[in-house]
Amino acid sequence: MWRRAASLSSLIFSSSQPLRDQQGAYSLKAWKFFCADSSKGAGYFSKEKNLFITFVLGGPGSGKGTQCAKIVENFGYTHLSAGELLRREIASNSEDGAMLLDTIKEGKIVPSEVTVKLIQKEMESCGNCKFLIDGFPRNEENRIAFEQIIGAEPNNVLFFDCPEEEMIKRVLSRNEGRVDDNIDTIRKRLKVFAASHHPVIEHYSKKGKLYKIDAIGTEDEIFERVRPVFAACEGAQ
Ligand SMILES: Nc1ncnc2c1ncn2[C@@H]1O[C@H](COP(=O)(O)OP(=O)(O)O)[C@@H](O)[C@H]1O
Ligand SMILES: O=c1ccn([C@@H]2O[C@H](COP(=O)(O)OP(=O)(O)O)[C@@H](O)[C@H]2O)c(=O)[nH]1
Ligand SMILES: [Mg+2]
Repeated sequence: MWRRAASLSSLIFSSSQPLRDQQGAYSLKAWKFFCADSSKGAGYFSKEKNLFITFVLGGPGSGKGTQCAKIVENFGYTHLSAGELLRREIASNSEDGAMLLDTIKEGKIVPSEVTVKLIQKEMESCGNCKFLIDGFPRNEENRIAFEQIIGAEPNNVLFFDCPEEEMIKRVLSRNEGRVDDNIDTIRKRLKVFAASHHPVIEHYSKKGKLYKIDAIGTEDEIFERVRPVFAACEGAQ
């Protein structure tokens, strides 16, 4: 079942799912308790209850990174962009660099273990327990690898729902010098996205963790659709 985030003033949760905000609030309360208790202790990372994880999903150019920056600013999460971690790995001349660059240029998905290990390294070295994981998992294999290697599931999943033509327009005007921001790669990426994201979305939808956000509008308008998801977790509503 979708959780469609609606406009600013109304309740974002469908009336058939009234418990979600309560569950989110309880989860974060538990997180605060465990973080306060052991955030500096050895092995804190392996204690699943310490983590409060949101996966931020959506097609290329749907606005994931843009909205993550706003969530960080307003709610103090640590933002981990899987694509950014891969680009950093390429720039560091790692032995996987050539394979990663080729995969990204082709718009394909990097082997799960590589991406999950990069995410894990960042999570382990970060004092924060609240993570936005942006652009991951991109397929079921990614999802399963994360849950096995990290030993945790996301608390929430945001899905930015954006029409293809809008995604193409945004990517082509992104202007960040990315090797994949060209029409050939974007077309390939959209095919990969269409073929691989549904099972992930369905999985979290069935678990009642999915928030589907309409990604059309100004950046601020979209953030007002996102804000209540996090405000509910903070118990601020
Ligand atoms: N709501 C929006 N309306 C128009 N352009 C946007 C919007 N949100 C983001 N953008 C722009 O679209 C491009 C892609 O956004 P980005 O956040 O990088 O998307 P993603 O991480 O999903 O690929 C960026 O140039 C960004 O400034
Ligand atoms: O978990 C991930 C995240 C990214 N990528 C690769 O990195 C590219 C860029 O991803 P990013 O999330 O930065 O792109 P965005 O969706 O933000 O445009 C993707 O097309 C993939 O080739 C990947 O293989 N696995
Ligand atoms: Mg991005």
